[in-house]
Amino acid sequence: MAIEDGVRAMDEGMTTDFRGRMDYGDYLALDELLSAQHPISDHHDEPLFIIQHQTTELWLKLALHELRAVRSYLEADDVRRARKGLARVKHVFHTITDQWSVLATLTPSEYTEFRGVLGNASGFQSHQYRAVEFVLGNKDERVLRVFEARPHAHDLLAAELEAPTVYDAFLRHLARAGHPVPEHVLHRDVRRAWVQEDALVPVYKAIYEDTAAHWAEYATCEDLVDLEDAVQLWRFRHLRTVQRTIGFKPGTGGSSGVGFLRRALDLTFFPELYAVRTQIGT
Ligand code: HEM
Ligand SMILES: N[C@@H](CC(=O)c1ccccc1NC=O)C(=O)O
Repeated sequence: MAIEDGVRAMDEGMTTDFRGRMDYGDYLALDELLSAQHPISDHHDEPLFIIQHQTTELWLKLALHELRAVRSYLEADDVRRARKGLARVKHVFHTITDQWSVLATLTPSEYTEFRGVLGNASGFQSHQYRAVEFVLGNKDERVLRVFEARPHAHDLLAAELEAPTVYDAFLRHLARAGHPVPEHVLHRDVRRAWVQEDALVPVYKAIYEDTAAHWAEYATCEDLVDLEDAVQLWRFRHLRTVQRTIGFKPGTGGSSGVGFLRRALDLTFFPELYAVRTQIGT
């Protein structure tokens, strides 16, 4: 009988003696992880606020790890592994986007009861979020100032500022595969934010108009669009959650709040991959 007195039977071989043996908690450093929540107020909802941020930061850590791998795979012309990584990061973003619904249960009245303890802390100071933006092409040297008091975060971002983006790596891969990517694009200053290169639109048009001949490139382009879409959806849910929680108050980080976040929705990582859509079939 599988259930006896309402209790599931244990299987004979199950390990129960963990003296001198690694268990679940050891492997996952659970003592550390679960003792890293330090509410400052005694408000019931502060643990929600902390855990929502910490879980997002964990997923961002994975996203960054995977995006760096995607860049290396593209540098090695290993498109299959690059595509797998892009898909994984897309799903990470879908997960952290869905997760906004948990924080959306925090009402404005509840949040104002402990917002004061946050001081000037703000998600704007998330170095992992900024690193993800950098690796996708939204570079901005000025934001490094925010991290001067945090050498580790500062160094990580400074290194990412100097590195080619995933898009740079993709374009170099396209050039090696024989696509006519202009030289100046391949040798651009990678420290700068990406700005639309109209000369790339015909390169993509050729790929999109003969998908059979360029299937791997075509599918990778679509993976990039999927990823941009997923990041935009995260930004949008953040904006909507902020709006329903603090309305149009300025942010703790000193910005105008919703207005500042709305400007992020106009940022695009891969503008030519959208521009080409207007040209297809014309
Ligand atoms: C009620 C919850 C939240 C509110 C009211 C809020 C509010 C804001 C505001 C107003 C800003 C603009 C900067 C500032 O002046 O502070 C901002 C930026 C930011 N927040 Fe939040 N936020 C919330 C939750 C979160 C969560 C859960 C995360 C996840 C890590 C997050 C990540 C970020 C990031 C990465 C930025 C920088 C965005 C950019 O540079 O475009 N926020 N937030
Ligand atoms: N910027 C938020 C505060 C906030 O959300 C926050 C504060 C401390 C640590 C992370 C935060 N999350 C995102 O901005 C606000 O203005 O209420």
